[in-house]
Amino acid sequence: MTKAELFSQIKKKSSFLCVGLDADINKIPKHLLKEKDPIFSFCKEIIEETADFAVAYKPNIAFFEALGTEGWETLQKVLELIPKEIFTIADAKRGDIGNTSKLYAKAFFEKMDFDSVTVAPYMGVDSVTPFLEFDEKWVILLALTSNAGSMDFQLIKDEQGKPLYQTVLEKSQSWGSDENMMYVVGATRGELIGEVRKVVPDHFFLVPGVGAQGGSLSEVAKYGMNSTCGLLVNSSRGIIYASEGTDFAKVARKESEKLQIEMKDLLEKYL
Ligand SMILES: O=c1ccn([C@@H]2O[C@H](COP(=O)(O)O)[C@@H](O)[C@H]2O)c(=O)[nH]1
Repeated sequence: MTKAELFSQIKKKSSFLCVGLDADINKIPKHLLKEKDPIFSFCKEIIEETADFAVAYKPNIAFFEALGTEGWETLQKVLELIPKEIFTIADAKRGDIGNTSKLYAKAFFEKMDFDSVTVAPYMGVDSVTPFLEFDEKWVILLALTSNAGSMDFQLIKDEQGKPLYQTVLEKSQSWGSDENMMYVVGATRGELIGEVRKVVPDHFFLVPGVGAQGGSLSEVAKYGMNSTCGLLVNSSRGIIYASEGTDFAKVARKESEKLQIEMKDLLEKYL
């Protein structure tokens, strides 16, 4: 998918919502466990009920690969369910020496037809560029993550006082462009989102951390929105586990609609 197509979906749906498919066999409603493929049935109902409000889906690969071969098959079936106009993110956090990264890229972009994959920047240029060699596919590079441990490395300052995440942003801009690279920026980072935006004014951010992690959607928009929106805000548990009952998909619909309504207002305010 191109950046223009993504922006067009955002405008059409008045939404920059990414629904996270963190489909945990131990958390899905119990009545689904009698199904042949409970994770597939769960994701199917979630997608059917939230697709009106979502511009992206982000299956977190861990939840599927933890189930072994069957999990990979389920992931493929789930991916095929997602309407073509909706952006797909393989949240796999890959990255290795060049020839290995090349095969990770093939796995997510050729064997499976994801639009994007999350990649860790720690191993540098040759670990990231193999993912950038595919037309209309995206790398989403970890920059400033939402977790507490992000302080261990990402916020460490060099002698000039520049934090490491900023070096990642600056250096990686020569690897790709705002047409094939996005950055992960946690919603829990408040004003720092504005600092990231100063370094990369035109790139999209994938922003996890609203909902279960407590990040503020209005702060994300205030500090992060740009002229093409520039934001895909993810919520996983806050939507998909909002109810444990047989009404889980309907409740997920309500939760995603609530976020979409807030997003509509924010788009009107800042775009
Ligand atoms: O910095 C990061 C990067 C990735 N994630 C992932 O996003 C979702 C968040 O789930 P919630 O239930 O909405 O908290 C999950 O898949 C994480 O692995 C992140 O949280 N922070």
